[in-house]
Amino acid sequence: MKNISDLYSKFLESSGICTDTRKLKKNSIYFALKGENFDGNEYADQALERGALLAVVDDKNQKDDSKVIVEDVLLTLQELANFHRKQIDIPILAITGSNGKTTTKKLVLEVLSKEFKVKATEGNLNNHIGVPLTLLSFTAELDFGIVEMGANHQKEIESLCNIAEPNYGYITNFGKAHLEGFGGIEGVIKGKSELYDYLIENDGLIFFNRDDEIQVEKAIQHKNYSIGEKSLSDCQVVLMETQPFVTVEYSNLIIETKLVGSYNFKNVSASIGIGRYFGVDKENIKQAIENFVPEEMRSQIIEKNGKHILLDAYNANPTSMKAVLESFKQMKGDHKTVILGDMFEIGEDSVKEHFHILDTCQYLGFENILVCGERFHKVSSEFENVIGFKTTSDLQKYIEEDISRISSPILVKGSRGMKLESIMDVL
Ligand SMILES: CC(=O)N[C@H]1[C@@H](OP(=O)(O)OP(=O)(O)OC[C@H]2O[C@@H](n3ccc(=O)[nH]c3=O)[C@H](O)[C@@H]2O)O[C@H](CO)[C@@H](O)[C@@H]1O[C@H](C)C(=O)N[C@@H](C)C(=O)N[C@H](CCC(=O)N[C@@H](CCC[C@@H](N)C(=O)O)C(=O)O)C(=O)O
Ligand SMILES: Nc1ncnc2c1ncn2[C@@H]1O[C@H](COP(=O)(O)OP(=O)(O)OP(=O)(O)O)[C@@H](O)[C@H]1O
Ligand SMILES: C[C@@H](N)C(=O)N[C@H](C)C(=O)O
Repeated sequence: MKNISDLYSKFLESSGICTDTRKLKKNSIYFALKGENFDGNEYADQALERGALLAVVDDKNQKDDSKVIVEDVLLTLQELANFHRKQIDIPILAITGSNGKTTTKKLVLEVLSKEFKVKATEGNLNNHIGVPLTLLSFTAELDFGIVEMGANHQKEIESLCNIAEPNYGYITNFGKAHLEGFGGIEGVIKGKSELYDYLIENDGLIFFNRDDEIQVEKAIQHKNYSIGEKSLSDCQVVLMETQPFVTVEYSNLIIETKLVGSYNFKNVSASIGIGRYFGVDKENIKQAIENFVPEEMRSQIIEKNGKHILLDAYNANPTSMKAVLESFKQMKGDHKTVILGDMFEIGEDSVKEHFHILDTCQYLGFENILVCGERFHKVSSEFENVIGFKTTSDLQKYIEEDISRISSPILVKGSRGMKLESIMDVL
């Protein structure tokens, strides 16, 4: 096979892409990626035995008619994805930002799907491997493709844009997430704005939040469509209520969501604005948003043993922690319990940021605060009403000993690595 177009011909004959022999679909093309534990090259034979059409490897010693030897398997996957993107030539909307990418993507998908054929990134497949896989799952029959883009360092969004070549883009926010790799909040703004840079250079359209001054400054001079509470916005959406769920008003239409937290207002507004820009009927937008229920530990409301739990344990960083604490404060209930786990990838300000979160808990007047993880544990002793544990399982044991220590409603939030959802077993 000489070049990417030859490989592409094979892709068109195949049943899709596979990167894991344990989940191999017959007639797919196996890409032998390298991971932390294994070298995918070692599974190429197994892939072919199990019915793969072809294996793409970068181990030069593997000579076989059913194998394509390339310089770098990952790079080839990305090149194939970009080649495919060019062939299908559908409008692509990219969504990035520090918080709310997945929620916004899902809302936009629901809204656009009311009137168009749309596909979006599945789950959280948003990185240098996930974005190519997402693109390769799109077809020319689609009216739109939605690509979520995640990053934890500079130039990553630029690289994902070069692969996906989006025509439209939306940045949810610039927040204090992945500070370690981005080099502080200025680094986050620069890194996420690589999406704007791409759109500006390629005559794309920027959807932006009219209430965010940084976004206004960066987008206003370019091809754009603005969304926000301000009357100047191309699409004006007003926050009416946050209790128990976010309710908004758009063009005399009241939309009652099943989402908690005022932070979700922005995510909902974006889906309304993007829907309206593409001409989706207002009633259809309302229906799509009102039917959307959050899942996978992203601000889920769960009732268990008579307790009301706000399970927000999918991830955490200073911006989303603060936003959720403020929303939890607004929730009904006199004896709330706050259960927090460490925030990862914060970098040099980690101690300060963990301290600041506990300080915010004091300021908001929470009395029953339990925290776990090395970082929170270190600063917990400086606060009278905070009990700190080194690990999630230590905290779990403490709760198990006497469940009456936990009054409802309960907030549970921490970084993915803390696996705070396991606390649910003892609540
Ligand atoms: C390469 C790969 O697919 N890795 C996945 C694998 O991880 P691991 O390192 O353990 O790989 P292995 O060493 O086990 O195996 C190597 C390859 O061999 C295959 N293989 C192995 C055994 C076998 O019997 N047969 C085989 O074929 C194997 O399938 C490998 O291909 O397994 C992990 C657990 O399931 C996966 O987590 C891992 O996936 C990696 C991390 C990945 O990047 N997956 C993408 C598809 C993806 O999009 N994943 C997202 C995570 C996105 C994310 O975190 N985004 C961040 C921002 C992005 C930061 C970016 N710089 C980054 O670092 O990613 C965000 O904040 O949103 C997801 O899964 O949710
Ligand atoms: N607009 C927002 N502003 C601040 N925090 C938010 C916002 N939207 C969601 N969050 C918080 O972020 C959590 C994760 O939401 P979501 O998965 O949509 O974000 P994400 O950016 O896709 O994260 P990841 O990249 O890790 O998948 C939510 O449970 C909530 O706590
Ligand atoms: C889950 C992953 N995409 C992420 O957001 N990680 C941060 C550091 C977290 O787990 O909170």
